[in-house]
Amino acid sequence: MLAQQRSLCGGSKVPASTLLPLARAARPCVPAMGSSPSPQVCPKLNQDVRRQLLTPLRSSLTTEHVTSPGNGVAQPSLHSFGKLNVEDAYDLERNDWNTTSLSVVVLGASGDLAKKKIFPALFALFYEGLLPPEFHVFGFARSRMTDAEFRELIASTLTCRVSARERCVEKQDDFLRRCFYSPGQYDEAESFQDLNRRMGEVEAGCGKQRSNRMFFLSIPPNVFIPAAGGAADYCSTRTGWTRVIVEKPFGRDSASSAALSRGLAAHLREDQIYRIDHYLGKELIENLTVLRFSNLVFEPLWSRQYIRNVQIVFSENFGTEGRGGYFDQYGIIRDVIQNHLLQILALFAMEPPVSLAAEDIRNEKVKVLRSMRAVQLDDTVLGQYRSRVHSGRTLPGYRDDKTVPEGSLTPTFAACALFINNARWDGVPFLLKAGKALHTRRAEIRVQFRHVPGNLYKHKFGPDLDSASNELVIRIQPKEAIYLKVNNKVPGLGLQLDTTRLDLQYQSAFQQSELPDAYERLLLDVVNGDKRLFIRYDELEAAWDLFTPLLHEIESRKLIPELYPYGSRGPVGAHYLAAKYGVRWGDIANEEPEDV
Ligand SMILES: NC(=O)C1=CN([C@@H]2O[C@H](COP(=O)(O)OP(=O)(O)OC[C@H]3O[C@@H](n4cnc5c(N)ncnc54)[C@H](OP(=O)(O)O)[C@@H]3O)[C@@H](O)[C@H]2O)C=CC1
Ligand SMILES: O=C1O[C@H](COP(=O)(O)O)[C@@H](O)[C@H](O)[C@H]1O
Repeated sequence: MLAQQRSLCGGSKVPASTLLPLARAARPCVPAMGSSPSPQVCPKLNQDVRRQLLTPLRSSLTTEHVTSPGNGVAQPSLHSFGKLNVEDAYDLERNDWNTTSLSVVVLGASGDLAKKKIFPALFALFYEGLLPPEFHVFGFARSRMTDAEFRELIASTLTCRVSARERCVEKQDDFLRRCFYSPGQYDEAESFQDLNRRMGEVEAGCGKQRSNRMFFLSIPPNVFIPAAGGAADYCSTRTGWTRVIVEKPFGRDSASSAALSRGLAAHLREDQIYRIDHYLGKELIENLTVLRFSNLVFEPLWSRQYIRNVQIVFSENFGTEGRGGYFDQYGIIRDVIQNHLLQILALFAMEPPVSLAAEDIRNEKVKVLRSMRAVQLDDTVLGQYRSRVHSGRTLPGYRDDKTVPEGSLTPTFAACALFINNARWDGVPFLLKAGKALHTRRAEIRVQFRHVPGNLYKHKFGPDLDSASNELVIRIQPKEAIYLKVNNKVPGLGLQLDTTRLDLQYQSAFQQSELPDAYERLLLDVVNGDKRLFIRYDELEAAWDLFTPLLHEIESRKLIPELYPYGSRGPVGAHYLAAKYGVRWGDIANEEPEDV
């Protein structure tokens, strides 16, 4: 087996007899798991070991290391190495792929997310040459599978993102050869010891002195903590960094989220935890700060002085099909609004950060969240889709889903108005709306500007000046675009005005038939230790504080959601909510063809 693995790994061969003393020397003092690092008590590594094992290079330190460790967030990852001198710990955090291998472990490897997103994203990164030469994937789940079966499972999920890519099949074969499977229970020490052994064998076969390990918890929330514990306690690398990606849901409310955070903190330090929100990895969201902070025409307008309201809208033209069991325990507020849409809001509304460093950005986002008042029930509309016959086809209602409990009151649609109580946004409604089984699949940010004071052409617009005000639309998906609605003279004699678009359509402007998937960007960020697009524990806490009272009220009062037909635009109540704040939803105009 080892010989076969060696032949898989192209790098230089360092025998295990060389690696063991290095690893031992690199662990001069072993702390209790989860204990905080105290660099002063540890001697620096022996210089010979340093030379062989570590290459000092301060310039590649990630931002988390240069911020003060006093805030409990920005400590270097000493966990897997024991109590090290800070300098040594910094070295171990770097990626030097000449000396280091990378192992990505997918816990829940048999599941939907792994197949749909994680394996294809890893392959895309591998295809583009963005992963190190010594890179391996380990699947872990309860299902029993051989390596060969696991490779078959992965093969069925892989595509070449852009058709007819060069040497795609060859690359797929190369990728599959790097995949290994280790079955086990999420709460069983021996299972993780087996996994660790397997990883050790494969890594040793690569001939690299060090190994970095990245775990993706792609499992249901009831096993998050035991699985994180198993991974951290039994599978942490001793010669590099160990990072753990956690998928939502991060709890159901403030208390359960805090319990989850405590559970994770018992095994991992905050800087090892990457809480993923895949909306932050979408191209247009990544571009949001570029658009605002590097264009003079936008940044000065980004306040209550010029912006009347902001709308963040998510709609899907399909129901919970198959995911009703999960969805019913959470509902649309927890599934989409409290995380994806609120994250977009925070990024949109934050003050300019000191720099683009992760902690600077996250500091500003958390300030926005903490400046908001908790969402009020009066400012919320709930809906649930019902069945509808469309073109002779019966589209099932939410409660027709076999996995949904009978008589469920879980909302599949919600709209709410939020306010940021700071100088920049005082009084500006931020309207968030999300729904399943609506008329279209779309996610966008709409910024409606105030009307022009003393507009010389006022008489051309009729009494509703707001309807002729500028609107900036950032379409996150599909057909990514940024367009600004402006008033313009219709060409010709006479003076007729019309609203038209300054239009940036990504597909035509950038001639890329497909953009990288959010998971590609985010996985690569984890490899690079970049936490800009991941949720910090205090952001999460602030996000739950905003929604927990509302969620408890909805549930304790057993509020009945307004029914809306599958494929419609959602409950009428959403329009009353907007009207309460003098707003009209921007997405009601038929700007794009409907696509039910
Ligand atoms: N699927 C999606 O589109 C999205 C998922 N997520 C989140 O990602 C995580 C994974 O999602 P997804 O892949 O859909 O989940 P799955 O329900 O497909 O579960 C993943 C794997 O976990 C194991 N598993 C399932 N149920 C249990 C259980 N009750 N106890 C122990 N193990 C179980 C199964 O593997 P085995 O039985 O082999 O151990 C399964 O293959 C979840 O936290 C989910 O909320 C987030 C965003 C989108
Ligand atoms: O997190 C989730 O997101 C998906 C929508 O993601 P997208 O990238 O396809 O827009 C949503 O369907 C799911 O309910 C939710 O859990």
